[in-house]
Amino acid sequence: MTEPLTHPDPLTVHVPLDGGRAYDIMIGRGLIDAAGPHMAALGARRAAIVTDENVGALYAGRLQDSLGRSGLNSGIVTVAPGEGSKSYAGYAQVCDGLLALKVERGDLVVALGGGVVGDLAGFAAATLRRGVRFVQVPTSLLAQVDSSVGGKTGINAPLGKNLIGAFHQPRLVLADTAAVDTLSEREMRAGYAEVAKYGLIADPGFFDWCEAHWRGIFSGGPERDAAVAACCRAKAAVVTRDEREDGERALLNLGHTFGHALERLTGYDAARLVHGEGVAIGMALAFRFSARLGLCAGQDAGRVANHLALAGLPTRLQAVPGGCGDADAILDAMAQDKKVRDGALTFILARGIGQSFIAPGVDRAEVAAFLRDELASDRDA
Ligand SMILES: NC(=O)c1ccc[n+]([C@@H]2O[C@H](COP(=O)([O-])OP(=O)(O)OC[C@H]3O[C@@H](n4cnc5c(N)ncnc54)[C@H](O)[C@@H]3O)[C@@H](O)[C@H]2O)c1
Ligand SMILES: O=C(O)C(=O)C[C@@H](O)[C@H](O)[C@H](O)COP(=O)(O)O
Ligand SMILES: [Zn+2]
Repeated sequence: MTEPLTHPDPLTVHVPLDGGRAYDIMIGRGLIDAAGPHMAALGARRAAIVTDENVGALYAGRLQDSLGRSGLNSGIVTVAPGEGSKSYAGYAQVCDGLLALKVERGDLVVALGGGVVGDLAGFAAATLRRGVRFVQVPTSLLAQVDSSVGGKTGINAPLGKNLIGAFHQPRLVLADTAAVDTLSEREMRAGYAEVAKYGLIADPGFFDWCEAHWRGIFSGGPERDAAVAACCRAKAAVVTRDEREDGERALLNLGHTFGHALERLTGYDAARLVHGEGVAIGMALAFRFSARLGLCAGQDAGRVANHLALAGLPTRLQAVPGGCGDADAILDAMAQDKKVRDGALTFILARGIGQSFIAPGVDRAEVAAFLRDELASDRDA
């Protein structure tokens, strides 16, 4: 990366979508306390904050104070923390809560929290009164580098991850990188998996930089703001070219075909596996599968797994607490992937670090044999 690491003012990444759907992502320390004027500039007079119990206790009062200073009245809907809230029941709770607050079409729904709150509040906003504007105030590393940008909103179904949802772009993203200071070490690591993903997809220089600077991202040095900005720039560029995943946006799914299956097989239970951990295992598998197919060097697959492991992330199926079933169970779960076409799996594979590509029509038998060998080698490891 060539940009300076420190910035006196928030960095802004613009997402230049057509049709009135363009928006800014502002990145910097202290943006929650400074949120009021930015949201007031959207022309709303009232806001409804959706948050979870952990984040709400830490930041909802400060956000409400800031909005109040800019003349915005706000109410709060609070859900339980964790993936379990991204469910039919969680969706009903948020919609009913927003309706109880009498949220109108001219109001703003504000998602204050990690990716769970962002996806859930965004989906509620997409559907409440057939569409209310929403703002993302992401507080986890994962939400700042990935989920708050791009407009994928939704909930999980018992049969699979994010199977119910809508594209609904936020009007503004305010990523207060100081808020990440209170994140647990485990959730920091999980978010870091999505950071590394951007290097692995298409930017080998960024992956080199991550290998050298990942500790600064965790500790809250200037590297954190730089990494959030780099990921948001990369995601914004892809989303601008392919908003609804007709093509290249699928690259952002690197590691997710495996990862989402593991999340389903562990019952969306954060005590066992969180999204970023599933993605880390999935990316390591995608690279090892690519190497097995002769597409990429085994050295690259090793380098990916080593770096993720150094950052404290799992890279093998055996690392899933309580196990994840056999190859057939994993294949069955992957059959619900949204990239499936005519019943055939699509994977994001790699020719090397930063050289990922979309591979449709992957042979089920090849995947099954790979998974069986992975499970067997895990047992020996
Ligand atoms: N829409 C997208 O494009 C997209 C992209 C990536 C991931 N996702 C989704 O995002 C979700 C994962 O998001 P996540 O990793 O942020 O999980 P999360 O929202 O569950 O947050 C992780 C945990 O950290 C807590 N937390 C969040 N911010 C905190 C802070 N500043 N201080 C202290 N605690 C804090 C939360 O309460 C929660 O317990 C998954 O559902 C995944 O599918 C969506
Ligand atoms: O924004 C995207 O596109 C992504 O794929 C980003 C992923 O990190 C994210 O987990 C997303 O929710 C997965 O999308 P899905 O369509 O596979 O549910
Ligand atoms: Zn993801």
